[in-house]
Amino acid sequence: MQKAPHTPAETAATEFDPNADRLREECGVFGIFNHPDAAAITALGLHALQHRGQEAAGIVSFDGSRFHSERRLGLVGDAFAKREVIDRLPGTSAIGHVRYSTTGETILRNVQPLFAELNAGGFAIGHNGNLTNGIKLRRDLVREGAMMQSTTDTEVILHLVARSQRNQFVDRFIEGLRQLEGAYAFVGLTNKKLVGARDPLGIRPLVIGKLDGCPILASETCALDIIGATYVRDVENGEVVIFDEDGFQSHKPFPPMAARPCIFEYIYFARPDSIVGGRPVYEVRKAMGAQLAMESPAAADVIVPVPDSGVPAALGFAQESGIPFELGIIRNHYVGRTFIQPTQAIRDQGVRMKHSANRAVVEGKRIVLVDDSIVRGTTSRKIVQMMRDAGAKEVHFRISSPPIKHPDFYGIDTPDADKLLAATHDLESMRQFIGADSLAFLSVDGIYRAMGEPGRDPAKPKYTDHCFTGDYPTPLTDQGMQDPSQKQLSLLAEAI
Ligand SMILES: O=P(O)(O)OC[C@H]1O[C@H](OP(=O)(O)OP(=O)(O)O)[C@H](O)[C@@H]1O
Ligand SMILES: NC(=O)CC[C@H](N)C(=O)O
Ligand SMILES: [Mg+2]
Repeated sequence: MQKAPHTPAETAATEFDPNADRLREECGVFGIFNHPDAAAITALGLHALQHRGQEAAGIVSFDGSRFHSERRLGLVGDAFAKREVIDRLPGTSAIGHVRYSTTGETILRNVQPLFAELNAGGFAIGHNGNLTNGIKLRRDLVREGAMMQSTTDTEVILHLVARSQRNQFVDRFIEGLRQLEGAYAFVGLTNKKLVGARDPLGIRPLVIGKLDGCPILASETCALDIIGATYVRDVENGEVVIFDEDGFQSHKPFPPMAARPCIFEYIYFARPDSIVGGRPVYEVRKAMGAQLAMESPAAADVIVPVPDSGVPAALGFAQESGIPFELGIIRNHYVGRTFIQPTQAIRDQGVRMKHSANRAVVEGKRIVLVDDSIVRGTTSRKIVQMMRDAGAKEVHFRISSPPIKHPDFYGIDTPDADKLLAATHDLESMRQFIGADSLAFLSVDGIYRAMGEPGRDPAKPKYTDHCFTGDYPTPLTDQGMQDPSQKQLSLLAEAI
């Protein structure tokens, strides 16, 4: 879903953002129960999940009688590096969140974890994903008198839990979950419990870990590795897990259905050192590159990855094709997303601020550029030109995923369909647009083969792959709303 421009500062940042054409990250969640350093460990876990969202970060802790909340716009390191901030988060249980917004602006009141006072006590929640009926639920709740404090889809779960007439917290939470459509990996904290939940299809990831005998929940295993925690297992699709003084409970409140995790976690989002659904992301990306080399080989002298996320696929392509792998593009790691460039001419140089040609590798060579995805295609177009300017003789582009033809509504911030290059161009016109000598994408079956399947079974696809196939696995209730005013989330215009 394309975000509306936010505050004036955010609007300017987006307008001049050299990365504005890419897929946006999602969110990351973390939680720990019964550990003396709960907040500090949560900050470290969030630091490892920073790639999932850079807009904002927050931690809520519980000290046995009160909850404590610190939420900031910006990066985890900027918000939580100082001892005094961690000292303001006392207690032995905590949850945390890094945000890239999908519903609701980048403003402080939308920074998670969200917290609410319920009649049974406090409840904090962090959400990765996006509800496809969040706007409808919100409208219904507001009609019934709910006073919304944020503009995120996430807040509706707090209201649904608050309104439930059930006695036990877990029953109230489950009653709330039953009303949600779309994607969610939740971590929640009450005065007694650490709670986790994945939507019935398990679209977004969530794992259970353990540190010094204390349970942990995290979006990815890289958040366990940073603190020396061990991986226990994934939270299953449609599973609700509860950790408290009495131990562990697992609930399966939904009719059983086959999991359909999001394929994009493997292609692009997850960190390559994470194990997602039992598979090392790095190995999967290499397998996608190798599959691509089998499907669409190219006669060339060097294989050049588009850093960072294209690197493992390019390695796989190089190993399969036997063509040498070389770093023909060097990435500058100090380009901020919000770097504001004053003129259109300088803005057009955007990609060069991030990527530079390594002439020594490229000059006079036939090169194959390998990247994981094309969104609007502007980055790829500039990189092809950069390679030609650096003296490349031929530039072939290979993409280790199929063309992205359909927008995402499950936690990835993709542009609207009319801005997706593959939604408006066929293969040849895409090739012409990016200016490559040849262009090829991995097939949909090829993605499944890289995942160890014989191909995509259209009757029972194993992954959420709507970006390529248009097969959305949940209802898209909010998309059906005809009147755009019904999508307005707040009347208040506010600064950061
Ligand atoms: O359609 P395009 O404009 O070519 O955009 C697609 C690019 O965006 C993503 O990379 P990102 O900018 O996230 O960089 P990273 O690989 O360093 O994470 C993706 O991996 C492609 O490289
Ligand atoms: N990217 C995400 O997972 C976003 C979570 C939630 N929908 C929000 O906008 O805050
Ligand atoms: Mg990339």
